Amino acid sequence: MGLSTQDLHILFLPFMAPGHIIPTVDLAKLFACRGVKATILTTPGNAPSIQPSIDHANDSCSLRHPMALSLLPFPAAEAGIPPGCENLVVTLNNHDIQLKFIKAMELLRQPFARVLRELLPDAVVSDYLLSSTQDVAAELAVPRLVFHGMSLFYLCASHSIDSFKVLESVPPGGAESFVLPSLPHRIEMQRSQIWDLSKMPEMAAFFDRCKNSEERSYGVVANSYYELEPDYAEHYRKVVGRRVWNVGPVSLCNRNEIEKSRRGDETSMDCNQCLSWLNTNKPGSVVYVCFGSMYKLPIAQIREIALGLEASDTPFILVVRGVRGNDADWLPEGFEEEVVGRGKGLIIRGWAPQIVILNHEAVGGFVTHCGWNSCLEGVSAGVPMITWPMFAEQFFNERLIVEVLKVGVGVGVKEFARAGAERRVVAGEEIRRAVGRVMGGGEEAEEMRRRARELAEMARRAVEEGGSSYADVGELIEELIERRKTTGREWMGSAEQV
Ligand SMILES: O=c1ccn([C@@H]2O[C@H](COP(=O)(O)OP(=O)(O)O[C@H]3O[C@H](CO)[C@@H](O)[C@H](O)[C@H]3O)[C@@H](O)[C@H]2O)c(=O)[nH]1
Repeated sequence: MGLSTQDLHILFLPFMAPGHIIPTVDLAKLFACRGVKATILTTPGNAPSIQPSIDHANDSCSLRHPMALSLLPFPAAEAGIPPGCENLVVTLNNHDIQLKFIKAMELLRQPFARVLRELLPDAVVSDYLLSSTQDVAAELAVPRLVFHGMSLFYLCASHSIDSFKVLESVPPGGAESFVLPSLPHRIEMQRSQIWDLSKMPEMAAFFDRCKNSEERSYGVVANSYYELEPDYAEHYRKVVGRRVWNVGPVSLCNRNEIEKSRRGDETSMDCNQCLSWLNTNKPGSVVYVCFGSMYKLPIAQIREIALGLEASDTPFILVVRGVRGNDADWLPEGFEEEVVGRGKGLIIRGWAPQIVILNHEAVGGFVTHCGWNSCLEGVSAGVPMITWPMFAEQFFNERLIVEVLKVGVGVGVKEFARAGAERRVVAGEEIRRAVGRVMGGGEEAEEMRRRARELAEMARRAVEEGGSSYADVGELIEELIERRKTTGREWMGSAEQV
């Protein structure tokens, strides 16, 4: 049978949170650029943040097959969730709703089975956190690939912790350190940097189901590139034992300014205004401060950041979300007139065009919470980082950035605290010191900048024709075409009802 890429249909299902939706849309685009029919599946409440990206991608000439969006009903009532809570971001301050949200993810099983039967895809790429998609796909004999929007370093570290039962011998919450066994580098962590799930049995059971479903999956698609973490790419394959295709950094599929600036959401500040301000600054002089899509800085912390930035005498862009009132109500006295008013800094209230900013030549440093997308976007732009992990797997990413890749310095945070939880306020002086180390002219900073530029160049080459990520996408496509030739799609009609 003369099958080609154009005959292949892949369904992409992201977990409902911006840090997962954004890279999944990029991933789908990557396959559409290669000629695969890519359909993104989401719920009605999340569609408005995805549809514009699909429209821009379809309007640009980079796609060889238009992308499509398909909807699944969100099982709010069955899960006991109030209407309008279709994204993890709106559940952050309420643990009870979060648990119900997880239940809703599992209740997607029935509608997902219906869509799968209706669309007859050749494969499903679904988020690691959507374990029920594995059961449905297996019952319908559709290969399910897990999309890991996390570093291979973290995946290996997490496997090390589990298989050596490391946490059983270290009391939760404490500052006690331990070395992660059998990893390619000597990595030391503190117990306080790791999420303590011992008092959250439902959450722990949820993650166990995710792990178990990954083990049963067809393989893993990772948002990383081989050259970034080669030791961990090998370790993941050989020691953890997964089939993995490293296809990142997926954000590099956004080529033109509109695609870059409209990624994820409507930006709160006109992109041109942001670029005009950046144009007034010297190359490498600006520090960009942003903590991803979930975390909202408390006012006490914003004040300390403002004080630290002012003391560092570094031009900055600071992104804040969810702060009410005039800027003067939550900034240190005089800051607005003295610093912002005189053009020494820009405050973005809401959503920033992150990859446009990071790739501007004026930007020379990135204060980040170490979400994996932000880390990769910083690396792809060749910008050294000031690491300030908060929750999830971010403390692991910090180790990779600071100790393995050596393209960042830590601000000094040691305690994991969930996204909506209270945490220690980092003092302005600590921030000034860390910013100074990265933005300064010393040998340490020069060396970080050199390495960051090198990694960015490797990232660019990885996604271009002939590069490692480009090849991995091609290999996966070829494999799915071969599979389709041998299995066909006829089984679908007779598949058992799920
Ligand atoms: O103003 C903003 C804020 C964020 N972003 C984008 O939003 C994404 C944020 O992703 P990430 O940096 O990974 O942070 P989170 O949103 O916090 O991501 C969650 O999901 C990630 C992927 O699983 C994990 O690595 C993180 O720990 C977890 O917090 C990135 O693509 C950013 O470019 C913007 O474009 N503008």
